[in-house]
Amino acid sequence: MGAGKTTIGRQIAELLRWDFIDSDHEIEARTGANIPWIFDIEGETGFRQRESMVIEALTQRQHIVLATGGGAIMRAENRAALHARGTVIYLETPVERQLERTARDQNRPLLQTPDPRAKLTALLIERDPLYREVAHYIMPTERSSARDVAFHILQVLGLR
Ligand SMILES: Nc1ncnc2c1ncn2[C@@H]1O[C@H](COP(=O)(O)OP(=O)(O)OP(=O)(O)O)[C@@H](O)[C@H]1O
Ligand SMILES: O=C(O)C1=C[C@@H](O)[C@@H](O)[C@H](O)C1
Ligand SMILES: [Mg+2]
Repeated sequence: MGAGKTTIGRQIAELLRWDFIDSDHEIEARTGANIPWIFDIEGETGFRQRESMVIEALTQRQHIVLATGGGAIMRAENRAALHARGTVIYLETPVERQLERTARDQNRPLLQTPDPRAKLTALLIERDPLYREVAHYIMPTERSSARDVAFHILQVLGLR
């Protein structure tokens, strides 16, 4: 959360003139409800089921940039679909930056806790090995603007 998947993904898609799709937005559009509402009514398990269905469908498409939700990595079926069908980039971001970038936003149910720092730290410990396992490239986002990270990714992929 707050790594820049949505921001950087959209910029890469614009530069390539590919479609940009954010799996969180796609889930909201298909469900007709926002993410906090889905978490409230169906719990995280219900949200994860919707997320897997959307990732299964979107990873069949070509020439798109797909930004996933930060927790998509938790399911083996998502990891397999993303790695086999796409080029996966892990936007590596320290918790301090995540806290700054998510501070003003109420739309992330997992961060609606008295101690978001502890939550983000626990999630990073759990997820970082999985991000590394699935990623084809690892890109630090701490010291560069979203725009510069987008350009750097295109260079690394040989697309610019
Ligand atoms: N490299 C960067 N430097 C500074 N700010 C950034 C950078 N990348 C993203 N941001 C800012 O951080 C905020 C969160 O970014 P964004 O919503 O793209 O993250 P995300 O990875 O999609 O998060 P989530 O998993 O919650 O969907 C945005 O306001 C964005 O402009
Ligand atoms: O890190 C997570 O588990 C999440 C990140 C968001 O993108 C959303 O997918 C949702 O809020 C869960
Ligand atoms: Mg996002």
